[in-house]
Amino acid sequence: MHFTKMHGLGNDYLYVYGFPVDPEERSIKLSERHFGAGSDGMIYIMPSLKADFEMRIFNADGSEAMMCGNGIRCVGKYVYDKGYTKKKELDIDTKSGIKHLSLHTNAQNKVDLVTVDMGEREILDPALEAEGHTGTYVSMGNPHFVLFTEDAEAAPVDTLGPVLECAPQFPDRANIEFVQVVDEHTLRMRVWERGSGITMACGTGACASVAAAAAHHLVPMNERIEVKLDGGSLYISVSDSGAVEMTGPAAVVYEGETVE
Ligand SMILES: N[C@H](CCC[C@H](N)C(=O)O)C(=O)O
Repeated sequence: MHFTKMHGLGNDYLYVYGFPVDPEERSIKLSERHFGAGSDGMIYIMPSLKADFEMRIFNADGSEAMMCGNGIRCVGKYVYDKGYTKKKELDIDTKSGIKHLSLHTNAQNKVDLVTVDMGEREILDPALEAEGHTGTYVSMGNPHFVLFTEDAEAAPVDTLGPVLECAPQFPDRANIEFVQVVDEHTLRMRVWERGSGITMACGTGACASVAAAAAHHLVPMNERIEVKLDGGSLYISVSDSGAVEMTGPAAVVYEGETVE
């Protein structure tokens, strides 16, 4: 099977055009960083009758997610750079609905930056208690539990993250974000992702973090907020109606071929 290794700020996936009979097992096997190709999961791109393309994402543990912010930016780069489309305004069908992409290209006419209309955030609970911690429960199509902290660098991401991921309050588990408000236009965020563990960046998690911060009046609505992740920065705004827009990079690392 041919795949393209891509990443959004180090949140890396294997991208395949088509869809296999065994997506869960394949993601578990190929995401493994020693016995496999190594990635945070796999993303499949397919033709669509409802949009320009369809994408489906599987985490490293084989679970399918409703949406992937870093992943959808790479999907935009994949289909444009590989010539599946000449359009720079694209609609991608995902498990959480159709998202609109605006592709930005460099001097070589390769996509380097993508703006995504992520749809509306949903604040499921502004103050939910789980495992003794109170956080903001947010949906970006996928579930997020956002904890605010004075020092994100000191946050217990690797110990508290997996406990909260599987807390009983989250019937489908959850992505866990640890967020420090640097100033009213800047957040620092570290993440424990559902089904993948600590990642270098989480697009939907960054959106959920800005949505939670805006809901608690820690950052302004309708203005661009920088979210500093381990792998770099995303730029996100949340409107008064809850519509979320995200801008960030997309990159190719290598083309690969599995032996079976
Ligand atoms: N782990 C997430 C899916 C990947 C989301 C993240 N990588 C992003 O960029 O949004 C979940 O199970 O909901």
